[in-house]
Amino acid sequence: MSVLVTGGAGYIGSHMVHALVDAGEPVVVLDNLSTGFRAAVPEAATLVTGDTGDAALVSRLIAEHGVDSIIHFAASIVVPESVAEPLKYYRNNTANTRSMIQCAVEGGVKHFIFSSTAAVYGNPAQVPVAEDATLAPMSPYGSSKLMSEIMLRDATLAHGLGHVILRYFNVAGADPAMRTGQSTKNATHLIKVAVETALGLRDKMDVFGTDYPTPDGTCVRDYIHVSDLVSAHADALRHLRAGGPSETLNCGYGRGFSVLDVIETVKAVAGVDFRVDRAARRPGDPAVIVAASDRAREVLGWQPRHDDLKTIVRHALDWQRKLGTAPR
Ligand SMILES: NC(=O)c1ccc[n+]([C@@H]2O[C@H](COP(=O)([O-])OP(=O)(O)OC[C@H]3O[C@@H](n4cnc5c(N)ncnc54)[C@H](O)[C@@H]3O)[C@@H](O)[C@H]2O)c1
Ligand SMILES: O=c1ccn([C@@H]2O[C@H](COP(=O)(O)OP(=O)(O)O[C@H]3O[C@H](CO)[C@H](O)[C@H](O)[C@H]3O)[C@@H](O)[C@H]2O)c(=O)[nH]1
Repeated sequence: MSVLVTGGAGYIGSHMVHALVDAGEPVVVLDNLSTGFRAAVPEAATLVTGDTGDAALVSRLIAEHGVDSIIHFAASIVVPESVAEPLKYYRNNTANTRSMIQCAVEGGVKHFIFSSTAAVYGNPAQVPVAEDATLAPMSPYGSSKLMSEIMLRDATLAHGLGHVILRYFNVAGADPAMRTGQSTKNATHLIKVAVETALGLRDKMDVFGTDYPTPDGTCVRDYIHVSDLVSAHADALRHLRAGGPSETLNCGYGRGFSVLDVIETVKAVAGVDFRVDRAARRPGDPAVIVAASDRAREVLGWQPRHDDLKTIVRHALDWQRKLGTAPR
């Protein structure tokens, strides 16, 4: 039996593929390489270049590879782009996930693990935010993921497809063995941007908003190491295979850092100073979002190992150095 990983050539998916290969699992990756990289997929996995919306291809892969589990990462992920081009997000995230779920049901797949996001909560009334908090996404990206969650729950009730929905908080860092990392072009994520600035790939960076109701006026987020996020997926797969019920779980550590905390940490770990400008708020950014993280630990037995901002930043820096840096 194989695991089908969609988006396995991307940032988080490639870490998952390495972990599955390490565990001796046969892996098929489906990726259209729109933002992913062929080289991110280890040779021991089968890479099929194609689209999650291609139902005939997905059904063939499920049958030919005896797929019993799908881990569905493939998506469009840039929040401001989703505001400008919502229909792209409802097609690639919502419609293509609907098609993936249908192929899974028709192909007899037993387990489905879905990449959701803290963006489904919008601006939470209370932090840490628990899984049963009000869901009020503030962008088409968040809505596209919430709609996928709803379809998956309904399909489970009707067709018995076991699922775990993981709501990721802010994912960062890289494989400690430096086999893969975040290679995204024109990245917008804070730690990636700060690391690129520290290494001279950008002249400066902006802090979006310094007047939030937080201790230093900048937004607070729960940054989770990508390897810990991946281990939650491995735990989720084990949970489903052992007959555990379908679940929706946050993936964060339960503590927050401000934008300025992160930038100071990048400067300290890199040992360089760089230019940081104050800028206007970025539309749609919640002030504070931190996970209530106890359920993933209780339900899955998840045990994070890299809950340390300096470690996350060091791994992100090491990966960026490996990718290449500009002369300073
Ligand atoms: N990075 C984060 O902080 C974060 C936070 C919350 C949730 N997520 C979710 O995690 C998942 C992975 O995100 P990532 O950061 O690794 O992004 P990424 O862009 O690096 O990876 C996405 C991968 O999916 C592929 N892809 C996109 N559309 C496809 C399609 N239609 N068919 C086949 N392949 C397709 C891309 O080529 C890429 O390899 C996404 O579902 C995203 O919404 C990410
Ligand atoms: O150059 C930058 C980049 C980011 N930020 C700020 O840093 C914080 C974190 O921003 P990111 O773009 O790194 O992450 P987000 O919190 O906006 O969003 C991320 O986490 C969300 C869940 O919380 C979603 O899953 C989304 O897909 C994912 O990009 C925000 O306050 C943002 O305004 C800056 O100040 N300057």
